[in-house]
Amino acid sequence: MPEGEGEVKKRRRRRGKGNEGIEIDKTEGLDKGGGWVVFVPGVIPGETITGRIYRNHLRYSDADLLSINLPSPDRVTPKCKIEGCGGCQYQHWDIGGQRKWKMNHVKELMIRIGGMEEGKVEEVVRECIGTEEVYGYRSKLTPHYDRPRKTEEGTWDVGPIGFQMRNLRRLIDVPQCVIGTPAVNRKLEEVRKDVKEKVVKGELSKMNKGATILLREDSNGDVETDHNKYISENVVSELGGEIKFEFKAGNFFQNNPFMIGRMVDYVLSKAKGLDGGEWRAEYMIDTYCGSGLFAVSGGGLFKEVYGIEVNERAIEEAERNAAINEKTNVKFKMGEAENIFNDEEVKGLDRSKTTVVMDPPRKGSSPSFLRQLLQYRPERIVYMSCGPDTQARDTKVLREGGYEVRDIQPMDLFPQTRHIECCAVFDRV
Ligand SMILES: C[S@@+](CC[C@H](N)C(=O)[O-])C[C@H]1O[C@@H](n2cnc3c(N)ncnc32)[C@H](O)[C@@H]1O
Repeated sequence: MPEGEGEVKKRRRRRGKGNEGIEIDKTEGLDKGGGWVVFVPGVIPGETITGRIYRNHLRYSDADLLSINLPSPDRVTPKCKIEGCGGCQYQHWDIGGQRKWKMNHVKELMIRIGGMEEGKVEEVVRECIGTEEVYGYRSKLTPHYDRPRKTEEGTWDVGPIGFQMRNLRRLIDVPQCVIGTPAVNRKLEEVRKDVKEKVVKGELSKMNKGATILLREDSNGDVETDHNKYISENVVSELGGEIKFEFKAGNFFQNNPFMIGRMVDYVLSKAKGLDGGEWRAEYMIDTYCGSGLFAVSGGGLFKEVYGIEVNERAIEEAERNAAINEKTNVKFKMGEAENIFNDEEVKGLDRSKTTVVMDPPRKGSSPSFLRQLLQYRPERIVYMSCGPDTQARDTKVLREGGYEVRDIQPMDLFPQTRHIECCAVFDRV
């Protein structure tokens, strides 16, 4: 259970000084009656464990897991043997259990933050979808190392090359990462060796802080470490066909290649209206479009597609991707997402045949964007998010602004981790 997500009630049974040996009974879940909430990493709902509280906050405590007294039937042996790495949180949990939890977490957020009724949530939230590639799926890893230090013997040493430790602002050495693709792991081995050799020779002695290594796999199997080199990803989806995306290795692009096609299909089918009803969209506006994943993939389905993105380099890539895939009806604009609603061509579109797709960063959308989106009033909004809490917050605004939630689809883009991708579909009431 990741920090901040495992809501548990503790039975106060103090043994000795401090809070050692407090028994935490997960079966009772969140106590809403004034009981105390304790966050314990590595626990599965339903388990009874013994933990040790190491920090008290105003409304909750953090505890370390000491022993599992009654394990869950969903408990499995983690594939990764590195103790304490903060990269994954759920490896001890069977994938079915992880996905069920992710679905339930989305439901809970939509009720608590989104203000939705329980019955409606049960009706619209789907089971979390994912692929069989639950290990070896990440095509991008960014391990770090601290500034090399001189040892007492006068030689240079680099310390761990890896990721942040769970609950600690320290690095842990990660020679191989089980969620990274095999190609990324081969490159990791090579790059680690290279860094260590340079450190020993004193070549990195002038560094005044640590560094982050980029490992980004191209769809041809090569792994790039230079942020500014172009790489490509072939995205295959039923509705979008086969689209080649080119982007700089250091720029944002979805990094679970096994899931991208399914994600694109879901977004396009909802954006177009291919989900059971009679209604069909003719125009799509892709806000927070990055290098054009949804806009370019949707080029063949809509009369006109518009994309907007604040990052200048991403917009250059989006334009390049529309051109190399010959999508002449897809136009991009650089700027804050809400500026799209001032565009003369966009203002002229028939709103009853328009879908706005939005895929903001984890912090969610801005009040200004939501206000202008509600004024624009497209027939449908398709909201992809990697922050289901901020998505639930924005859902409340959209519902209050005259939109009804039609469908919510959690997606497991990041198996073994707590991260949830989630797409919500809204219709104008
Ligand atoms: C989660 S990414 C999605 C990108 C794209 N939809 C994809 O799947 O590849 C969010 C994007 O929003 C962009 N962004 C962040 N704030 C923005 C803003 N205020 N206006 C427009 N774009 C923004 C980021 O640069 C990033 O490319």
